[in-house]
Amino acid sequence: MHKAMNTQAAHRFFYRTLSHPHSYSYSHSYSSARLFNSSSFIARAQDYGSIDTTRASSDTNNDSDLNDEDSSASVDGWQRTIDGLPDYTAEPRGRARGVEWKLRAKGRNFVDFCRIKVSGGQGGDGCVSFHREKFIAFGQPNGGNGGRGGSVIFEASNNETSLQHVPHAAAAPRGVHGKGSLMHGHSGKDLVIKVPLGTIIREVPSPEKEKESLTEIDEEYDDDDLYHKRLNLGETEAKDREMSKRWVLYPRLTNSLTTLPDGKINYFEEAKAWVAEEDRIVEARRAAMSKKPLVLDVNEHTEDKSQYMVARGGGGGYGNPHFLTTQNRSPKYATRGREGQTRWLTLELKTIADAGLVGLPNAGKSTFLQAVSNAHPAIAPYPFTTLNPYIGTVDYSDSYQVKVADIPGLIRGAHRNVGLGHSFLRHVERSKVLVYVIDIAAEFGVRRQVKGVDDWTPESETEDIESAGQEDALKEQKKVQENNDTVDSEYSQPFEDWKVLLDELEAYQPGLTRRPSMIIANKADVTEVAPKNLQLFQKLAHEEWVRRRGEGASKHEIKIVPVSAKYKKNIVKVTSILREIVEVEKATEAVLVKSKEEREREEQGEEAAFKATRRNVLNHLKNSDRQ
Ligand SMILES: Nc1nc2c(ncn2[C@@H]2O[C@H](COP(=O)(O)OP(=O)(O)OP(=O)(O)O)[C@@H](O)[C@H]2O)c(=O)[nH]1
Ligand SMILES: [Mg+2]
Repeated sequence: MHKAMNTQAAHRFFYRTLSHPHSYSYSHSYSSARLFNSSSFIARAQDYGSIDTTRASSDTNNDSDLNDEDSSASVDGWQRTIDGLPDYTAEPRGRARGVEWKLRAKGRNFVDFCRIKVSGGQGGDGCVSFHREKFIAFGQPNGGNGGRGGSVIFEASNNETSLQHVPHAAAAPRGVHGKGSLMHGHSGKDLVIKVPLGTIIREVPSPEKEKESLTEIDEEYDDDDLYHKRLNLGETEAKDREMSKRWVLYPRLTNSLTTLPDGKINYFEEAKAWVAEEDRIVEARRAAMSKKPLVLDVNEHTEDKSQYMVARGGGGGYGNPHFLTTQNRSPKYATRGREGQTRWLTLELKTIADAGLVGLPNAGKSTFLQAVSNAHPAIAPYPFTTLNPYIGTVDYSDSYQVKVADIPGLIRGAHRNVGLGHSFLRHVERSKVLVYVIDIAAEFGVRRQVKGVDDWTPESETEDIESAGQEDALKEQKKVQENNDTVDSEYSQPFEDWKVLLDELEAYQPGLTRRPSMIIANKADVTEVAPKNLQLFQKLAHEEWVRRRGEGASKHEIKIVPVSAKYKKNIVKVTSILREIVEVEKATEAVLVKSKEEREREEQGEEAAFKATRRNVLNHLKNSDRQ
């Protein structure tokens, strides 16, 4: 049925594409059904250009009754724009994947968010064995215990910068079974996964748990009786099966356990009670441990190579000597190993830096980073050159260091996933200082404002930036210069750009713009426009800052430093101001951390005192009972 549905869907897709005025044509020989089934393939193929989205002439549009669907109809769950490309802005569901596609299309291998299933290994089974030797026909039991299953461990690593190497599922190996002659099994090896500093690990519900509400039928299956009935098992068989989940029995033992001669004690029942009690304790301990979902923050205070166990391996089973008593001299059973812990986790990498560079595409962020640090990011005169965050270290003469993060350019509407979206803003989230990089020579918006071009939208701006080649941009710039006479004297493009940045940051995380900040007015070497722009920008920016931050802001005026990153002019001034702000921030943070630690210690002290009192009371009660 599933197959039939897919074929139907494929036909629908095929007809839709045929009847659509902007039909797709495939430049290879995959069947349409195959293409439809593999939506991710379509995406990738389109990104790499193996699918032509060329416009077919409208006379191919001969199937008019099938053409009643809107041009933005959803194909494989995506809204399409008029050009047949996925419209990433259309619906929230597509957003995350949309960004992923865009980045993958440009050969990105930096990963800052992933989901992983971790499972500890199962314990090895205990062994049922007896000593046998010449002249010793009935030796003592000598089955070894099983080894503990391996655990999954996350290790904080200074050398990792991406979550690229974190797998989707990680299962540690199981413990080795015990053997005869009291040979205990080896424990499974722990699985160590390295995660970069800055990773936040959160436990999430398993997919099965999420679906639990629709599982009336599954509940039936959970019912053991029903399960066995469906398997057509007899009662004894079902019992045996159940028992074999927990017990390793000596061959041909099953029947003799149920039919004991009169007067004989069933030691197996006794052993079962012991194990059940132990199981109960283990379950209770596990439940107590997993009461709160796991949240780990591998931050800058974490030491390199510190380890966190995220999925514990199951304990090994007991060999038959474990059940040896003065009465029961030949226990013919051993237990199986316990199951390992399983967890679903999400890993989110928030790069740790002292300062984060925020700016529109092409503002010169990467050029600035190159000018101040030892980093060599890609620099080019087109937007979205930088696709991954890039960290550079600014070295001062007294070996003080400041880490600066360069992130992809933000544009208006990034919170609606325009451009590269704004998911990468998680990388400035942890920066202590925000450094806005503004192109002080920018004049693009001037013409629009003056002539009152009404059809301008954030989307059209994106398209402009994305599709227009460099030549177009230059032409535009020329026109702007020609029209400079008509410029409104109170309009400042750099100021508008800065407001876009502030709005986008606020849309991403309210309150983010309240961080200590400074502005770099880059490209100050373009002397035709920069000085005039700078003057106006300084005035408007200050007013805006006071407006946004309230009256107190005038005291902490935002610093605006004109620089030329390309020609390395006025760089020292920026780095010294940056250092001042970072130092103040670090000192404040240190005080806060210290007071938090003290508070925690006090709380722990109180708790310890409470526990001690309780212990004393219990002891007292016990003693008075005895008397
Ligand atoms: N004249 C001049 N040009 C500059 C200056 N700084 C950067 N540029 C130019 O601006 C263009 C863009 O520079 P990038 O550093 O790649 O800009 P970006 O902000 O990193 O851009 P994205 O990575 O796309 O967000 C390049 O052609 C640089 O040469 C400057 O101070 N003066
Ligand atoms: Mg860049």
